[in-house]
Amino acid sequence: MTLAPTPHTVVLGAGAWGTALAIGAARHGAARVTLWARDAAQAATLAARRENPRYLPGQALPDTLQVTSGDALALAASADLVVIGTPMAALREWLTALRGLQAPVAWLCKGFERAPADDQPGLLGHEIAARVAPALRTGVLSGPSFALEVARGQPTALVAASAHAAVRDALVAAFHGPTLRVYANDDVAGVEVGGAVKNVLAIATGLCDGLDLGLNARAALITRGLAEITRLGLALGARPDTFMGLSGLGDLVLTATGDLSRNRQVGLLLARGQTLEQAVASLGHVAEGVYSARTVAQRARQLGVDMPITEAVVALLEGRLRPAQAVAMLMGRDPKSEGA
Ligand SMILES: NC(=O)C1=CN([C@@H]2O[C@H](COP(=O)(O)OP(=O)(O)OC[C@H]3O[C@@H](n4cnc5c(N)ncnc54)[C@H](O)[C@@H]3O)[C@@H](O)[C@H]2O)C=CC1
Ligand SMILES: O=C(CO)COP(=O)(O)O
Repeated sequence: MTLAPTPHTVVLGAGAWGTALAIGAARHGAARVTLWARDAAQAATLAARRENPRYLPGQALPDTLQVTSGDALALAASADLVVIGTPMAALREWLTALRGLQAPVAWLCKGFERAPADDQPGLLGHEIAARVAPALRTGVLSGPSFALEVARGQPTALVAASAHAAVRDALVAAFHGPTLRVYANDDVAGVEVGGAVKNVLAIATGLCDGLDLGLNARAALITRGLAEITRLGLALGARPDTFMGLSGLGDLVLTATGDLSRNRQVGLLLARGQTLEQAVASLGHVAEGVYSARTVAQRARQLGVDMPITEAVVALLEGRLRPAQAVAMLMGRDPKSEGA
């Protein structure tokens, strides 16, 4: 693999994850790194205080990291690698805006778009890119990674997934360093399905732990959840081995068990009796599983894929089931063989 240097990396979106990865890349020093925030006041605060107090308090921005809220498209046009660090809901608008770029473009978001209607499925990032920016060379950076730990420089392993070797190489060159290992993978569908569906399953394990159902129950949810991820992924053209890797099993275990997960927190808060609106409002960060769950279930139904845990989460989020009813529903299913 050629590790070509990327002289200028631009990260669009200064939330927790965009900021953490910009810190990581700037610390690594293989490229000049610019973090773009859409809010001018936020950019001014970051530049003046050298930290992101709203999204990543207490984590210092390296001196070499530039922060701006200027013309994002002009900035992207000057970059050798553009990284979209927004929530999934903004990915389509950014890919559309960037569609004429020559430089590689990767996104960090994990999820499906919200389904526009019952008969119109929401899409994964690479499916959106194929529709709105087919000429763009794109990829996704995924894997088990809480923003806070990456910002602190704690050891982390990620996956750079793209059909284009140049995109994989650009991501590795920009981010791979002493505390951040970046593995390349060309199974974009597999990496994206793992990253999207684990968020839904983390809501389920948060609920499970919040209801004190026990460690056996949590292990069962994680394992049967991985079976759901794998079935959906295979139906969407992914390779099975991807689901045993960092963006599959790795990210599922992290998010389903780690209390830094916002999706897991949603489940814990729902179990304590909060409404979905209260739970989401108290996070202050995006919890993609809340928005992706319905699309995951919808895509699975259209493909004839059985996803009972996901269906239970959707019913809970939509208020059709109470937590205890969801448990009864999952436990009351007919016996089946494990591999089926
Ligand atoms: N926080 C984490 O540990 C990780 C997050 N991710 C994924 O990264 C994505 C972003 O997550 P976070 O940074 O944690 O979210 P966050 O809630 O901390 O921040 C989101 C940021 O996106 C900005 N934003 C929203 N719409 C925008 C738009 N149209 N244009 C530009 N900026 C916009 C917001 O102003 C905010 O700065 C999500 O899809 C998440 O699943 C992936 C791995 C780790
Ligand atoms: O994707 C993540 C870790 O890999 C972050 O998970 P949450 O969005 O649930 O916090």
